[in-house]
Amino acid sequence: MKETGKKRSIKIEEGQTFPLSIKRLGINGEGVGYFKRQVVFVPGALPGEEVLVEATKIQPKFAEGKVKKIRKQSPFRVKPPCPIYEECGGCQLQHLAYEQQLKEKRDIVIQSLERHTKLQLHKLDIRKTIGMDEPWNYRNKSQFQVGQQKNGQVIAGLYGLDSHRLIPIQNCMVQHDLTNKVSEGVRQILEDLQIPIYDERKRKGIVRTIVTRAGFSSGEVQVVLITTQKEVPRKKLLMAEIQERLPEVTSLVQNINGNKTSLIFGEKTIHLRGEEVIQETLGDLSFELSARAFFQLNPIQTVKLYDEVKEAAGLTGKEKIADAYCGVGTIGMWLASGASEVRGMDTIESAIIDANENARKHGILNATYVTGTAEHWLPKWVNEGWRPDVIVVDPPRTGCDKKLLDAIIQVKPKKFVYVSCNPSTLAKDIDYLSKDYQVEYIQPVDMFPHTAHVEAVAKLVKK
Ligand SMILES: C[S@@+](CC[C@H](N)C(=O)[O-])C[C@H]1O[C@@H](n2cnc3c(N)ncnc32)[C@H](O)[C@@H]1O
Repeated sequence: MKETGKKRSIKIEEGQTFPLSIKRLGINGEGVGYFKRQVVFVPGALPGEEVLVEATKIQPKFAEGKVKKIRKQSPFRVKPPCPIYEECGGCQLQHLAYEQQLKEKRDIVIQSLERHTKLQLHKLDIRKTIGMDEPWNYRNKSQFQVGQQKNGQVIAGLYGLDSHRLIPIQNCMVQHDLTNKVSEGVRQILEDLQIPIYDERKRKGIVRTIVTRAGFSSGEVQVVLITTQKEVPRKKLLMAEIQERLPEVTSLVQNINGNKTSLIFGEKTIHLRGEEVIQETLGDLSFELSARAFFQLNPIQTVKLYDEVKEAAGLTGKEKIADAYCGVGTIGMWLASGASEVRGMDTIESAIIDANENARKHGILNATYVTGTAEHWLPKWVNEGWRPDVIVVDPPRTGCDKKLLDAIIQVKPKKFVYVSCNPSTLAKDIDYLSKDYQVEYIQPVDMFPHTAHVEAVAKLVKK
């Protein structure tokens, strides 16, 4: 909830109640309005609504509030279909009609450009957000923490918004059915076999998290049980029960994390039963996913996103492409058949091993991937005389490193394709490049319906 601008002292007091007109959605899906020229963030309020707000938190540059009463309701407000929507906090926009979510996400991109660039927005081609026909059950992976109630009942779910209370989740509406079925099945088996569950406060017990990932195309499911130690009482029985009761589980893995940490995975991974990997396909490419391998969470929209990248790259077969922040190399492989050469880099060594292995397996001989930062490798390649014609970047939320942007300005590829998961850093990076590049268009793609997450593909061309 950041707001740029001059530092002002806030005149609102905690507990104060006041009327507010909601002007727009903020980047966390909250309603944003202004009271006495101070910005106020109100979770759950929608653009166009008139609400009575109680200030809950006062910060030097903004205030936060909660809705006491909606005086004028948005015509796009809907009843959230998920019964635990408000407690869970995993989704932020279920109370807004899906078509309107898509419009608001486009609007968030426009507002970021307004705030961080000097571009003439009326001249810019910012396209309609590409949504999903069926915007439910799209996530291929769930990571549910486990806990135990006093009566021995095992629960699995997510920690609630702003609290450390575990919210039981049995049928998450954005998770694929297979992950829901298997998480619930494993939870029941842990309860039936009285396997010791980890208690975070007492730092006692064994099973911490149930991770499930489904291959949409294969129907295979991998389960990773995250435990505090290798030994688990009745472990053989546990494996046998999972195999018998949940035949869709084709891969069973244990990961050990005995640390006091909010990170889910620990260092050590042990293969228990079935295959070590599950199979998944994106378009014509197939992937073997091991327990730790990064993979996009919404395979249906990933295909649309990558097709947009391909469209923006506009390849003729002759281009050299840099695939910066490449992960397991999926974007580069999507483009390789239309290019002369692809080089990619990522800081995670295991992702690069997977990327090179994936390219080899698909017989893609013109793509190579190296471990290290994009800001190190691109200038190095350029100094060695390798000048890409197209650069694709897909950075984390923090955006591109300035050294990388400087190297892009130096190389001046004809086309620069920016895949962004954060409109603010996208806008700031576009602004940095604006002397040398102009935006041809921006195409938002909805990767996570019902959440505040906004993804976009920007095509920039040399001036
Ligand atoms: C949004 S993911 C992109 C994943 C990939 N392009 C895909 O479509 O699956 C961002 C990636 O950037 C990597 N990363 C973070 N900082 C980096 C840096 N300075 N240089 C290169 N890669 C970096 C992360 O390891 C992560 O894989």
